[in-house]
Amino acid sequence: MGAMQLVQGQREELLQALCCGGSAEGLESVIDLLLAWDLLTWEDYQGLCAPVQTLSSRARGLLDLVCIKGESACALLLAACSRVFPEARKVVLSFGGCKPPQEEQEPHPATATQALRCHRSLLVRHLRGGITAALKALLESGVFTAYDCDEVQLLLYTPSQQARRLLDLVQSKGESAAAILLQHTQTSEENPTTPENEEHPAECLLYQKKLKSSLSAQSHFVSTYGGTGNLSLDDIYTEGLLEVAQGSGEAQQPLGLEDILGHAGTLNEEADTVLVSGEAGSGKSTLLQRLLQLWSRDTALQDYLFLFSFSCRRLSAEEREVSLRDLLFMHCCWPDRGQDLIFQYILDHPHKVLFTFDGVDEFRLGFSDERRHCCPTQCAPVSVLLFNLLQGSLMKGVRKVATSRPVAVTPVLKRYLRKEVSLQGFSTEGIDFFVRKHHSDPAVANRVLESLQSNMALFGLCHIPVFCWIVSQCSRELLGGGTSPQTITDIYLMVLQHFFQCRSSRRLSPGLGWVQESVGAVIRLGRVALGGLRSSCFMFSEVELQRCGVTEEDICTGFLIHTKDHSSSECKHYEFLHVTMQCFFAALFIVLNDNIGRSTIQDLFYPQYWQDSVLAKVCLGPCLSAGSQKRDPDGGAQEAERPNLEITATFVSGLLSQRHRELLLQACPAPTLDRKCTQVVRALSKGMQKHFKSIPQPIEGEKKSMHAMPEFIWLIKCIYEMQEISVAKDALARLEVEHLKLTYCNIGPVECTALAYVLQHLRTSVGLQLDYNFVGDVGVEQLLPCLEICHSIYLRNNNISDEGIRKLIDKGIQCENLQKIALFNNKLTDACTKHFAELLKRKQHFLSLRLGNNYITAVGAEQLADGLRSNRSLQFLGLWGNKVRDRGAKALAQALQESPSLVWLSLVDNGIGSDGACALAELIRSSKTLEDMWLTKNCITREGVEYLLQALEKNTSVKSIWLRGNELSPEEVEEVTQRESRVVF
Ligand SMILES: Nc1ncnc2c1ncn2[C@@H]1O[C@H](COP(=O)(O)OP(=O)(O)OP(=O)(O)O)[C@@H](O)[C@H]1O
Repeated sequence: MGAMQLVQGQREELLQALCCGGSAEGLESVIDLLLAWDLLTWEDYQGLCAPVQTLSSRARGLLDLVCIKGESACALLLAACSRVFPEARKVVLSFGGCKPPQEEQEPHPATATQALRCHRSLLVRHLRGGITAALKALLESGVFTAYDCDEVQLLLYTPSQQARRLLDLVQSKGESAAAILLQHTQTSEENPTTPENEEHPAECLLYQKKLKSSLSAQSHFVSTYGGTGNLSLDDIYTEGLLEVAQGSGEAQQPLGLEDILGHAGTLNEEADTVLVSGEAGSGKSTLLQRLLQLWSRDTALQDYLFLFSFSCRRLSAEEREVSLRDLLFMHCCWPDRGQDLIFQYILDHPHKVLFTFDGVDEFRLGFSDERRHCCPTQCAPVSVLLFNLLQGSLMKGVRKVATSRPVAVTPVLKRYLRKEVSLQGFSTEGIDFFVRKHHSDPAVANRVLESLQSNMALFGLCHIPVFCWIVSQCSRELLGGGTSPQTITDIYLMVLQHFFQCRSSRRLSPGLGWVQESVGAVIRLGRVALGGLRSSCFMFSEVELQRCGVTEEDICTGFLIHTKDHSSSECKHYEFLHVTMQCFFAALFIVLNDNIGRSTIQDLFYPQYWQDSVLAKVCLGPCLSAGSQKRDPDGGAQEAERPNLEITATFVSGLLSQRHRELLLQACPAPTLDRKCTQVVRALSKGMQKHFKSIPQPIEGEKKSMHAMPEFIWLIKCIYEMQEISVAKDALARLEVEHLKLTYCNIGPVECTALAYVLQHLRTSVGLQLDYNFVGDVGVEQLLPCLEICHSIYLRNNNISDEGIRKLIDKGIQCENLQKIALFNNKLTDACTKHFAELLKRKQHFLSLRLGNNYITAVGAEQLADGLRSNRSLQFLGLWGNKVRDRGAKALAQALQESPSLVWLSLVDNGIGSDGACALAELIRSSKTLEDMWLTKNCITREGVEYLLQALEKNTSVKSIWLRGNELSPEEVEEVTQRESRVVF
């Protein structure tokens, strides 16, 4: 196919790749090359860069222009794209082998301006790290004016764009300007400045000292331990599981704290914001706190001279318009002297500064990029400053680390992210470590851990640090011999009892009587909690609390803690120990308050009704100040509230469970509880039906499949909290699908427990697709109860190890329906293959096993072969990206020779050479069913291919053997392709 046909045929894909992620970098890098290769004239270039155009219209313009210029121009465009696009973007495109022009290898520009053009890509890369120095050189030599410098350094440009502006301006000024720039780049290459050796003014160092001591003090205690003990962050900090957020296409590697700012997982080099996302209570704030602490002690992030940390909760209480300078100095730390100098230093050295923003999801207004604000000294509403900082319009080059719950990470925000890392709470070892740190008495720690091990649902919950904290905190109740908690509501009821009994100034009655005696305080705190959630308000002034009737004694229960660093007013402020605790009190208020009407629960379960809801008026009206109720006219606040309202609804479902009936009857009459319970059950059922109705009818020949929306998991969790089998059965009664797709849904062990509880009641078997979640070994164990109903289970990329597989297979062997398992990209080693062998021996109707991108070697392949030898049904076997090598390939090939069913075999990228190919040739020779064999990216030579070719002569079933990326010369590839069309390169 000609280059022009390729460009025209892939127009849509090329446009997407050129504008990927909304960044102009891809397109501009391609243009750099096309300029260097003389495909684009200066006029063409200026036409494509006209400032009024959008990114996509520029990309379209480029494609049109290239097509007009003809076949060879299209070939150069493809060559440029192939050079610029990252591998992940290239896989969907074909470049037809187009190559750059020959002379590009050794360009000999005759003049300095020509040199700027020929080496444009290289110069952009070089200059983007040293714009200031280059401008200084040009200014000193009189080539540039101060105006030129300002034009280049417009804050709106990314560093690469600034470099391109600079090159364009120099180019327009002629030969001597170009010569000076080239001279400068040459000297700066020979004598790179080492930023480490930079001298900082004394004022800056003094300010840094003050900043460090203030951060060190702030980060010493974890907020939840503020009033309940004297454990410091050092005592209790436990490493969480941190990974590059999924979707980056890279193999998942665990990250350390400092990797957050490292290169791993970078998607957009031009952006400055790294986002740490994680569910409620997964430890995001604590992680940031640890980063600040380490910086303040000179043990991490020492490349940064200043670190400014912000809580979005505090920022959103700021009602005045402020400048960036106020934000830094007034909200973080005031410099005792040299304010102007320090601020100028910050502006001049953005790479020396780090900002952290905790809880972007708590900001009242959802992230928006509508209002641009670039000026560091001009005042603006805090939201505008924050959003522009995150985008990089303000203080470009300053690195930012922000945290957020995943739901608030909107596509608009994603466009500005350098990378996203996800925090998944504690690992199993982390739970052990945390519990032992929490309990100084090892005997108690052992008993708590034993109790967790004996209750897998609770153990699953403890992967979320905030639940682990509560469980550890309430060890007395946990070990007291009552029923062990199963649900999140159980855990929070436990902490409610614990706090009321331990911290109340009165001695409360033993037994259930504590509820009756505490109900007044619960309602008062609940009113504040719900009012706050409704308006994204998480801090309450003393006056507001008093207006809601909260007493000193209520505060002493310990659920509210003093907000220490709230600087905007003199008045004392309080917040709930954790936002999930605020949700729990809001739920208690909804359940226990007799005056709550029907619409309140409706509002809670049907989010579309939230605006103008009765709930807001009932709870808030009289209590919170106007400022706290400030709302976004476009409904942005509604989005911000959703996650917490969903948690509240989950608690409401749990509280209305029959299991807690006896407890709640102490505080609320039975008819009220009955009425609310019926209403919640109806709402859950309706919510589910809404999902099922949205399932499209299958296209002929395809399975009926449902791709769950995020709300589906939430509804499932609500049903689980109720712990009523009839509700679960009823909710699924009308679900008729063959395939349930739950990929990228942030499913961890907690969600697995709920899913299994509900899905086991499906009436017909399904394929359960859970790829790209955080299931882990504990999640696998939680899923077992619903394995019976699965004909296929897909668990790609889920951090599962051999231990999880052992349990999965033990159960899977007994499950009649199960026919397919996919485990691509987990942590499987040779220790798991004997279990698969057993499964293959025992299940003679098993169809598909996919184990790609794990750590299986020849030893594992041999074990697997043992099972394959006696299996009569397997059709698909995928081992892509393991390391079975020749020995493993031989074992597999021999075992499969007798297979009456094998259709598809993948051994891509397995280090297989010609010996392995020889054995696989025997398989081809004897198989009557095999259609596709994938051997791409191995080390098979022409000799090995010869075995395969000869075997193919004897085989009629095989349709293709894929051999790209083996050790053949282009001539050999050509010759083999001519000889056998079923061999594909
Ligand atoms: N790494 C950790 N080590 C020890 N304890 C932790 C850790 N992470 C969290 N915790 C415990 O869990 C509690 C809640 O964690 P944190 O507030 O950091 O969660 P979060 O993800 O910021 O929650 P949210 O999204 O609801 O604001 C902490 O107060 C602390 O008790």
